Amino acid sequence: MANSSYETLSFARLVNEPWPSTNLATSAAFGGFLFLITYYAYPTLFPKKGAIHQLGGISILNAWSFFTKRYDFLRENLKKQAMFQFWVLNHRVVALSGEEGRRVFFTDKSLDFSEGYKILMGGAPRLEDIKVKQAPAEQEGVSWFNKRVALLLRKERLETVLPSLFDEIQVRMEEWGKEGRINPFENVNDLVFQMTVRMATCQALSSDIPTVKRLYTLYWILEKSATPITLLWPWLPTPTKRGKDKATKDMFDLLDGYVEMRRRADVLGEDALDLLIAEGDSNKAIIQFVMGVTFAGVINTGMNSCWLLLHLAANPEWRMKIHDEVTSLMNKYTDSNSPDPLHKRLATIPIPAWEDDMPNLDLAIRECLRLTLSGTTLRRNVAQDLHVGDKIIEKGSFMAYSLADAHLNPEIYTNPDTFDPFRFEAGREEDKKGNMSYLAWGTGRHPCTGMKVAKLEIKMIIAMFLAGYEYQLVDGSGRFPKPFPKPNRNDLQQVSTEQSISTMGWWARADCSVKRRDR
Ligand code: HEM
Repeated sequence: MANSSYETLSFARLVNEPWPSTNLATSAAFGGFLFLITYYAYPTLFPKKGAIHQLGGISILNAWSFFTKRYDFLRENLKKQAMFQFWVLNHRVVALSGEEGRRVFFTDKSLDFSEGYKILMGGAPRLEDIKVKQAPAEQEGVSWFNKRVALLLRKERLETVLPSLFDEIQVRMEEWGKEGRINPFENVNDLVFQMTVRMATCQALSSDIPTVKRLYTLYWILEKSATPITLLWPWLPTPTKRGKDKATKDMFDLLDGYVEMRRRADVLGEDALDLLIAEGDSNKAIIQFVMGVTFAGVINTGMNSCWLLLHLAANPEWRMKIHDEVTSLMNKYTDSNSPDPLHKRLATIPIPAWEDDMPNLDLAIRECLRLTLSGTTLRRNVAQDLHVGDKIIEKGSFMAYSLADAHLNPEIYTNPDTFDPFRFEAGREEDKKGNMSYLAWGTGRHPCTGMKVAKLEIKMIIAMFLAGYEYQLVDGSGRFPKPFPKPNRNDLQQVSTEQSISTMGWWARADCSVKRRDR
């Protein structure tokens, strides 16, 4: 009772007695300060209507995980909620999943493709980093780039380039010897790089193998320079950043020399540099384009060629089907008694046959890409606040969508970790379950414009490999690797050096023991 009257009294005093104005102001300021601190430190306590779940924990650690273990980071958090946001320094990043999420991500006009990759991906060199003035704005955009890609992929041009592409693959494969062991993530990547240089520059450069190898070294310096530190603080003069700038400059100078050489040629031909010169493009624009094609193409084409060889080694039925398909095309288009070597015979198969008459290889590539492509696609919302379900993605936010959300989703693909190209055949067509369930070539506003050439290159490599070699997959002790190796999905660059193969690129070592067939 006494307590109660004391409380009543105190309360009455609180209500009735005037507060000294200074105390009031101080308390209000202090209260406001506390509120602001709590509001910004624990925004989850004050959810706004349409607010996206804010990831707890220390924000720099979240950002660090996003750069170092991106696949695990997104997958673990997206298991708990379909959408969440976190901060990469002052950039808000929204990770999203599900059918509605990917529909907005791939189709909404507010989302900018280049902005997303520029800040959160790194890797590809930028000429302004080495104080070379960028090409004019109209020669920077994706649509300018895509027009130039289309120019290189004309059927007549591909037909002209095909024989020299095969000649160069042959030269590089000769380096393996008649019998031995190769590491696909080095040796097959070499082939893809070689082909990319042939497709995107000129024969004078691509046939100069030591220079191509030098370019390849520069390329890997640039790929590996996308470390969390260089991405988070790109202005920091770290050794990696200095190495990146030097490699960019060296690559620029090397390519510039070849562009100049082609400018001095009496007649321009079908080489990529010639076509771009004929279009009136500046050296800077041409070099930017060549670098763009290299960085867009090499990693994906390379890793899928490697993985496909591994899957075919583990799936004799598909290996046989594809081997037969290649042989029957050679028999159809070339003389089977011809003394010509394999690569010359393959070079006479016309482009439409490569594109349309290899249904089994097409299915196997489709399945290999589904299994391998679990990387993160990026965008930035540059226009206005965006609604996804009942959530609002604020203007300025970055967005991240992991392809694994569709490709490794057991509700779409039965046993998603198993290589099973039959899943795309009539009657099953698992990729048609739901919308946008197959994303390996992109979709919506930014489908891959290099698909045609990437597929052709993978097919050429598989044909040369299956028809030219007997091969087995072997582990460190020479036996078929058990369990079958898994990709390290956190490895953004698919590092392919021998030293890192078991630590970064792969859980287990997987070489190919190869023996050249008598021809
Ligand atoms: C196996 C090889 C390849 C795969 C799996 C692949 C996959 C993809 C994917 C998934 C996208 C969409 C990315 C997104 O939405 O964020 C894309 C876009 C793109 N790819 Fe490829 N790609 C490959 C090879 C190439 C090559 C060789 C080139 C260059 C010649 C290339 C040029 C492009 C371009 C320019 C875009 C953006 C198109 C646009 O925004 O309009 N790709 N690719």
